[in-house]
Amino acid sequence: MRVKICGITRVEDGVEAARLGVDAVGLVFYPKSPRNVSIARASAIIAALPPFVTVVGLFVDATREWVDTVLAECALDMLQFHGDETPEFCASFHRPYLKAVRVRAAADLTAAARRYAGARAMLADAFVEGVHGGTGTSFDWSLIPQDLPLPLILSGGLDPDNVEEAVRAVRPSAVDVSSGVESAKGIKDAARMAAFISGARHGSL
Ligand SMILES: O=C(O)c1ccccc1N[C@@H]1O[C@H](COP(=O)(O)O)[C@@H](O)[C@H]1O
Repeated sequence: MRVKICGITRVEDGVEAARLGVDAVGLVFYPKSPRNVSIARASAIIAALPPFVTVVGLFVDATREWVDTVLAECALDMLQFHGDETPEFCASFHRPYLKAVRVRAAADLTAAARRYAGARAMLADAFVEGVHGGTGTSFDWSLIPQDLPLPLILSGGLDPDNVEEAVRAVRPSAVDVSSGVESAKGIKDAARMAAFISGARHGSL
């Protein structure tokens, strides 16, 4: 079971997540998010990470120029798109990408997996009106189809208390969490990160 911790805003949180064995960290380049990081902050976090931790850059309806600028300055391994980006836009940076879908019905993921066939995985998140993600809200996991043509990353309101059950129920390729391992917006809690990673791995046994 792969685990991504998203919305890292402090060097020490990135280092701790890596020490705890996380597979990927997410950096939010979306000014409306409380977890938004500057290029300078992102570069400092990336520089402090050990090898083999995947760095994912998260964008919401960003301009091409902004994504290109971040890519030129920050060593991102993967992109994560949370807005209304087209498949062509997502693919045009020639990096592996994840496409987030805010799930309201089973058909949402099926349709998105067909539309974004070039994505590395679909990321299933909760639908909250007017907010693109990072809400700490979960959704009905039974809406996730069993036969998706792309790997599934489960997110949305996961936390140390529900991740083991979520992994057992959904059997995703990976889980992604932001709010559920925080002590305050953008501030990760080491004990919660450890419990989350442990729960995710137990659930997959
Ligand atoms: O983390 C954010 O602030 C954020 C902002 C805009 C879009 C997505 C965002 N985060 C992603 O949202 C999901 C769910 O987060 P949570 O665990 O429910 O807080 C997750 O994939 C984050 O990467």
